[in-house]
Amino acid sequence: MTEALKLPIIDLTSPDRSSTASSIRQACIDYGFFYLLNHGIEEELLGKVFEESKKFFLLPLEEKMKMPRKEHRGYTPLYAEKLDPTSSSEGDPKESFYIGPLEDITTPVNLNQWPSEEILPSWRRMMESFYKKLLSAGKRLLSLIALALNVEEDFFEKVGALDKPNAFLRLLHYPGELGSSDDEIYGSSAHSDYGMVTLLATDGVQGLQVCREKFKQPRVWEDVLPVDRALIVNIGDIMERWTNCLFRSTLHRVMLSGKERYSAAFFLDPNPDCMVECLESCCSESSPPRFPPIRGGDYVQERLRLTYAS
Ligand SMILES: O=C(O)CCC(=O)C(=O)O
Ligand SMILES: [Fe+2]
Repeated sequence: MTEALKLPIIDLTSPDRSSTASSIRQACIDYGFFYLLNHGIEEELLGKVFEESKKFFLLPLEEKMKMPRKEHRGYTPLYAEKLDPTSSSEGDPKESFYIGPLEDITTPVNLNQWPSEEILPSWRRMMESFYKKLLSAGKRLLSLIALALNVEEDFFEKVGALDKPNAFLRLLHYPGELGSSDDEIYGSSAHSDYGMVTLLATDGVQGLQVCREKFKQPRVWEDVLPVDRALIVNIGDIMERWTNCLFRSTLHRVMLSGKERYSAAFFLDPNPDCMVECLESCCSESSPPRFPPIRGGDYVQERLRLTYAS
C-alpha cells in the first residue's frame, strides 16, 4: 500500500520572491520534490508535445532504430536502460527519446537526431520549442533556488552552470500491456536523477512514486499524483552535492498499472566544465563538505556509464 504525498506548490511568477524562495528551501529539505505552477509552458503546447511524442513511439521499431541513442541523443528501445544498476531485472520496460542541447557545447556540429520531416513534419519544431521553454523555466527556477540557498540569485550563472547547460529532454513511453504476471512492475526502477533539477510533465496517468528515506529499510514508497497544469520538479544529485545534502535528491520510480503512460523529463545539468563544490552557505566547522569538488561533466558521465552498462 502506498499513500499520496501532498507536495508543496510553487508559483514561478509569484512577485514575493523571498517567500517563494523560502517555500522552495523547505520543499527541497523535506521532499526534494515539489509542484511548479505558472512555468510558462502553455497547456496547448504540452498537449501537442504529447501528441507528437505518441506519433513517434507509434512508428515501427525499425524506423525508431534508425536513430539509436548516440552521445546520449536519440532512441532507446524497451529494456535498454536499467536505472537501478543493483537490480537483477533485465532492464526497464520503457522506451525513450533524448534531445540534447540545441546549441552544441563541445562539438561544432549539433549531435541531436530528429525523425524525418516527411514522416513527422512538425515534430522537431514542437520539441525545440518545448525544450527552449523548459530551459527558460529551469533557469528562472534556479535563480529562486539560489536565493533559497542564501547565495546571490545569479549564482548558477556566475559559476558557469547555465552558460550552455548540458540539458536533456527525454520523452518517455511506458507501454500499457507487458504480458507479465507480476502485479508490481516498475516502468522506471528506483533511481535518483543526476543533475541540478528535473522538470517533469506527464500525460496525467499516475505512476510516479518517491521514497523519502533512501537509506532506511524497508523502503516506504509514496505516490506523487499529477496536478493539473503543474510540472513536477525534483532535485538531482549534483544539487545534493552542491548543498552538502541539505537539499535532497530523492529516490523515485514509476510503477505501471497496465495503463499506457507518456511523460517528458527535462534534466537540467550544469555546463560540463562547471565545478561543483560545496556551497559555503551549506557547510560549517561542525558540518564539513561531504564530497570533494568535481567537474559537472565528469560526474554525469560516470552516472550514465553505470546506467547503460550491460
Ligand atoms: O516518467 C516519469 O514520470 C519519471 C521518469 C524519471 O524519473 C526519469 O526519467 O528520470
Ligand atoms: Fe528520474
